[in-house]
Amino acid sequence: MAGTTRAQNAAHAPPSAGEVEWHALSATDAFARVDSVSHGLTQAQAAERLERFGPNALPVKGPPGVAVIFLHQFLSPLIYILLAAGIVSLLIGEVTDAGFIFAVILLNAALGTFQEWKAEKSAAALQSLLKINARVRRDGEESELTADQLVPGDVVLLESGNRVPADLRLFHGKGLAIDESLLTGESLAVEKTIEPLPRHVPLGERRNMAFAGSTATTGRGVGVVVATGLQTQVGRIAKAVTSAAVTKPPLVIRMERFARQISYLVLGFVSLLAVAAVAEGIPPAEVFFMAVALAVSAIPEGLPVAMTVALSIATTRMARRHVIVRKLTAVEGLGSCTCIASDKTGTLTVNRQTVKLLWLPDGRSFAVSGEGYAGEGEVRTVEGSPPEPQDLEQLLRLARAGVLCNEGTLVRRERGWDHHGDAMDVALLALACKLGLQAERVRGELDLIGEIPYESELRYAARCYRGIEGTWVVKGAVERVLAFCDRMQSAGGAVHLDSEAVERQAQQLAENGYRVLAIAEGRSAAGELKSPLEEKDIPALTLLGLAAFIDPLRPEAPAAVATCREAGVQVMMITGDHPATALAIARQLGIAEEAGQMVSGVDLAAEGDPGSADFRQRVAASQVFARVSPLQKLHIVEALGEQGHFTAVTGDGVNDAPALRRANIGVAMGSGTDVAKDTASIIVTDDNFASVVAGVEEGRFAYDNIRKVVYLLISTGGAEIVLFSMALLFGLPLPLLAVQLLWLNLVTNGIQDVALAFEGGEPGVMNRPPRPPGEGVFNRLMIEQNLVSGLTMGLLAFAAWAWMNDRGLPETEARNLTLLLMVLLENVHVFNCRSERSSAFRVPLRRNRVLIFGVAIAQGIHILALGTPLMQKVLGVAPVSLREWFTLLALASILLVVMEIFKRLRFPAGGGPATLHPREKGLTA
Ligand SMILES: Nc1ncnc2c1ncn2[C@@H]1O[C@H](COP(=O)(O)OP(=O)(O)OP(=O)(O)O)[C@@H](O)[C@H]1O
Ligand SMILES: [Cu+]
Repeated sequence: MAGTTRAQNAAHAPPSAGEVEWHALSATDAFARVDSVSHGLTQAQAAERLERFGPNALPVKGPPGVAVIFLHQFLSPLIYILLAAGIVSLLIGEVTDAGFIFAVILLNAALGTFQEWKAEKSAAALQSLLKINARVRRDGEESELTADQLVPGDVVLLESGNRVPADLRLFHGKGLAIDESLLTGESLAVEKTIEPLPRHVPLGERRNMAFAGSTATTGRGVGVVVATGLQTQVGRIAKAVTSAAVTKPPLVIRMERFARQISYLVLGFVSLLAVAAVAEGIPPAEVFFMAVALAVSAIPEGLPVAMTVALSIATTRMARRHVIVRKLTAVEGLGSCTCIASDKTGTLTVNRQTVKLLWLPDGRSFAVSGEGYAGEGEVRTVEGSPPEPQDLEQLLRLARAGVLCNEGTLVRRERGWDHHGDAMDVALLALACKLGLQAERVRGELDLIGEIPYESELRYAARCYRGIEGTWVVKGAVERVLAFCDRMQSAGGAVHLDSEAVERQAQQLAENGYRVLAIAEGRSAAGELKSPLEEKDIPALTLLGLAAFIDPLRPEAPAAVATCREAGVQVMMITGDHPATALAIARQLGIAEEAGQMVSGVDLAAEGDPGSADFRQRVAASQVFARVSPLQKLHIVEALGEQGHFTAVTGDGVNDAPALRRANIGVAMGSGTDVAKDTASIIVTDDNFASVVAGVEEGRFAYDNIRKVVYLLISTGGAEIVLFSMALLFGLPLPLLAVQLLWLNLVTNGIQDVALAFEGGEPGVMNRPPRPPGEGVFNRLMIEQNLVSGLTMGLLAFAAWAWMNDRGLPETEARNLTLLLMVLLENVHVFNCRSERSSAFRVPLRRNRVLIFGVAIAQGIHILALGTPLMQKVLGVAPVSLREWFTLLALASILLVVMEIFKRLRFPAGGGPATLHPREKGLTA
């Protein structure tokens, strides 16, 4: 809020003296002031200015420093308990105990700090992958730069969906409108002009300026950079912009709450035990320390750190698979999503359009050879002969219109073809090249007066050139273009339009999976035109023909769709394309089979109100949504949510933002607009549907790992409670000293629980349905496995304790052995926890090398302690014989057997294939 008010104040404050009022200058004067020209700076100038003005970036508040993270470790009730215990020990003169407690606190804090600091660092590294790009003109050539490279004087090109990278004085614009809400609080996009304005207009009305941080919502524009970095308007308001607010993901919050609840429960229970112990005549001081230690044992204090580690590992793994996580929530979210609503073009297909067929209105079709964005290939009749001269003339006219109504570029370089712009546009340029037309020559002959640039909700683009009369060229979706036409071109000249024949042809092409564009031209007297063109300025047009494009499927897409099906994740396609094209592609992908699973935007609108039952039913019954508007996309996503779906929705356009925001997980495409990326919680850098599915898999891995850590911590804590309760119940002495319990929990388990978070993914996660969206970590399986393993561990340790007492072993010796048994039990139990379903023997050791290392260290440190005089004194331990060690290990292995039996009974079919995950195969190589 504070930001907004300050922004508004700034908007109304008069410009301070001495500041250049860029909006009041003419474009020419503005260029003079920044010493630049409309075809841009030279590279040398830019380099020199970058040196002088510094990078175009605002200072970002970095991740918290190590000291802050370290201090944070002490803000937990657990630490308070321990500190209290340490202080009490000091007061009653137990200096060694106190020293030990403080050492453990420090060690624990150091471990936690290290893990959290590492997680912060990798998160910061990921954020830096999300830099925004800007299109600039330098040395007269257009190229893409990261926004921080911009300097005053650079010429920047804007199009709908771009974030404005610096403050610009606009000098060229076509229907450009900019959302400046970030700066002015005004949510309506501002239409931009290029004329100079009076000096005293407020910021929000400087309509010939584009300010850094705002976003272009429609149109195109070109401007010259007048301020960068801290000199920009946003830079002056906010001296330090925090990077994407780091809020804790809900899972972490839930876990913290869960840990707190368990803590209270444990405290209550431990108090009861303490009362019982005192009643049995154990000295109160001893009982106090035992109670503290027991509380520490049973509270899953390692959980938050282990979770942070698990989530951070997941984001790193996802990044390797082209999924960049912007909001940590998305990690668990992706794993639990029950449906993915995907775009078609570019996500399921490669968006490498190629014109394959041309159709002329007098009924003839021509095949175009050659693949991809290269002007190499030929146009022939479908029978394979070269076109007749009169056909060729018509084809050339069609191709020429495709070149004129075009924003792309395609140039031959020494090494291959360079292209830029919309895929459809580039494909039309390639087509022209195949027919021997030179795009630059064609464009150079005529003078562009104005255009209606392509926006996906318009579904067409129009341009008007100055010729003898106004020459219009229009291309777009067949139904849109036909609405402007009254005639069609044939060999003998223009004839009356037979729109039925054209539509029939278009439908047939679409059913074969082609994307179809209609191309038309027309004339209007040039004098009447004002610069910003509108739809009503378009005169009656003559249809020149149809172009049919093929956009190959992504080779990985069908398999990814099949994976989703196995994983119980529904896949839906939401596209602006023609229904027949959409259905044909959906069939090839295995998303839908029959026409009944497809619904068009028009049909959907006929179902009535988006909140109505009819509408929702129709959405539920459909897999493919074609020719839908961005608003309908939002309504579809809402309907899915209301049906209890947990949806991941992909998008790339300016207008996808509301749907992405409404989705449980908004997925933006790496090549998408800045607007989409800003609202999404995940960005898929390679635009690939298969990567979204990979993200789902990684999300499930992460969630599984968190469950495993919970399992380990709760069951071992539970075991200690069982051991102590049994001892008290049978009137035996306390089985472990307070310091021993602390050692067990903060050293043995403290090392192991974090190591468990490194567990690699288990194959088979994509063979089971997603967990129900409402289900917490503590489902039935979790409760059962904790009960069984906690009881087994506790009873084994108690049996040993009771037997040793019975045999009259000295208490210290018996404690020493019981402690070692507990350490061994925990070592063994980690292997049980590595998989909730499949046998511990089926989980390859190399899937988690950190864990093997962790277990070895935990056991090694203990052995070391047994032999060190200082630790012997503090912990009350002594070395054991090899025979004793092996006997205890054998005893501990019973736990392994019990849990193997439990898993076998619980999952008779086994926990999935014993085969390695594809990535693990690579690990051995
Ligand atoms: N560059 C263009 N010029 C004119 N018309 C176009 C252009 N690109 C696409 N169209 C028309 O607009 C329709 C919608 O295309 P658009 O690219 O918006 O689909 P989309 O919704 O982005 O696709 P998807 O959702 O599958 O990614 C197309 O079917 C086509 O008829
Ligand atoms: Cu769905």
